[in-house]
Amino acid sequence: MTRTLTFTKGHGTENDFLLVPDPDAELGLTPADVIALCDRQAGIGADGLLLVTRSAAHPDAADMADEAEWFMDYRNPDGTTAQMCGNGIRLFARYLLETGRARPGTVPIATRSGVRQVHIPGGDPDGHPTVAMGRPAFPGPDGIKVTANGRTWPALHVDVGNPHAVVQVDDLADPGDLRTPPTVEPAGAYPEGVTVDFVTTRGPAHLALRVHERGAGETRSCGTGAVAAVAAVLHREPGVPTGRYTVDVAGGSLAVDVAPDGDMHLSGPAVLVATGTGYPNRMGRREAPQS
Ligand SMILES: N[C@@H](CCC[C@H](N)C(=O)O)C(=O)O
Repeated sequence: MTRTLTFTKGHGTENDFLLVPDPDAELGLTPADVIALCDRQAGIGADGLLLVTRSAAHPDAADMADEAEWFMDYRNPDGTTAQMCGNGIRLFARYLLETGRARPGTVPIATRSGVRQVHIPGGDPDGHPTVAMGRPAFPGPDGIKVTANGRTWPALHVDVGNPHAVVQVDDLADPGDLRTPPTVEPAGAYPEGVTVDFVTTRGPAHLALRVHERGAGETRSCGTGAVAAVAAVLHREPGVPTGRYTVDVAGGSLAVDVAPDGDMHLSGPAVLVATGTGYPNRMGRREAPQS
């Protein structure tokens, strides 16, 4: 039997996602299905898959159902789950608005790191949604090191709902080809894996970022990475001005607004580009080359 699902494809600064409506949490997508759907050659292709599920219907979100009707059930393209996604949740809000599941204004969305408030402007499909990211945490330990292509840097553990190791580099080319994943030491610092953010300074309140995402590899943008990068600057240089930071990524620019108390908001484009029907059991199959 051919299984089908409806999907919408979209992106935030070219961090691209599949949104799959699953209101009653009954699709039962396996990690293998997610890997196949996100495969760029033998599937549809994406940096992540967002199941659009009613909080009340999902065991990971039922306790948030009173606060947030919808749960972003985030899956990495390697089939694992993640707690949060700064670009994904802004796109998720755009999807809720454009499919009539939410109204313009502030929409609470449940995630595996709690309920996040996303502000989505009405009447402008190009308007930038903004997510309240709260205050980043710095859980340590000290002495984290990241190595990429033979070079090693000190890193800071920043938790923005999901885990990040932030590295300050002189030039974004310094880490080299990130198809070879960076290694992070000590090995026990991130028992569930980590996203590595390579950050350089372009001017006052202006950063640029390359990201090797946990469960995905190098991507063209990462919203939580942008917030973690700004948090690392403020942690390293207490007293630097708060206000708006611009974070350039390969796929565009994100804005991170820092309140005097350290609360952060992330804004940027979130664009829906296509809707279609997928056939998950035909995807991800690779024939051995004929000799
Ligand atoms: N692209 C994201 C982060 C997605 C989750 C990440 N791969 C993880 O495993 O934590 C963003 O925009 O924040």
